[in-house]
Amino acid sequence: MDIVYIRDLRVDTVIGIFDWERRIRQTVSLDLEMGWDIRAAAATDGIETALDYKAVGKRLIAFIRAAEFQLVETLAEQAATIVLNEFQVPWLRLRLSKPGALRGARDVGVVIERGQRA
Ligand SMILES: Nc1nc2c(c(=O)[nH]1)N=C([C@H](O)[C@@H](O)CO)CN2
Repeated sequence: MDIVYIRDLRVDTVIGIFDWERRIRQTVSLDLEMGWDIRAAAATDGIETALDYKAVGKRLIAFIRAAEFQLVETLAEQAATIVLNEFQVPWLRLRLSKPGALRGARDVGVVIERGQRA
C-alpha cells in the first residue's frame, strides 16, 4: 500500500482538561499517513483518481477549528473517522501533537492506526 501524507498540519482549537484551557485556543499539530494506491493517479496524471491531500487537509482544518474536546484522544479518534468515512481511505496512521503541553517536552499526544492495511 502506498501512502499519501500530510505533515505538521497546525490548527488552533479549544482543547484541554483544565479550566484555563477552556478559555483559550491552543495549537495542535497533525501528522497523517493515509493508505492509497497511487498508481492510477500516476498513470493518468489526473486528480480524479488521486487522494486529494488538499481536500483532506481543508476538511480537517474546519473540523478541528470548530472542535472543543478535552482530550487529544477524542480529537484524534474523530479526525480519523472523518478521513476513513469521507475519503474512502482504507487505513491511516494519525499523530495528534500538543506542543508545549508538558514542561520539558517539545510536544505530547497520541498516535493511532485505524482501518485495514492491505
Ligand atoms: N492522555 C492524555 N493526558 C492528558 C491530556 C490528554 O488530552 N490526554 N490532557 C492534559 C491537559 O489538557 C494538558 O495537556 C494541559 O497541559 C493532561 N493529560
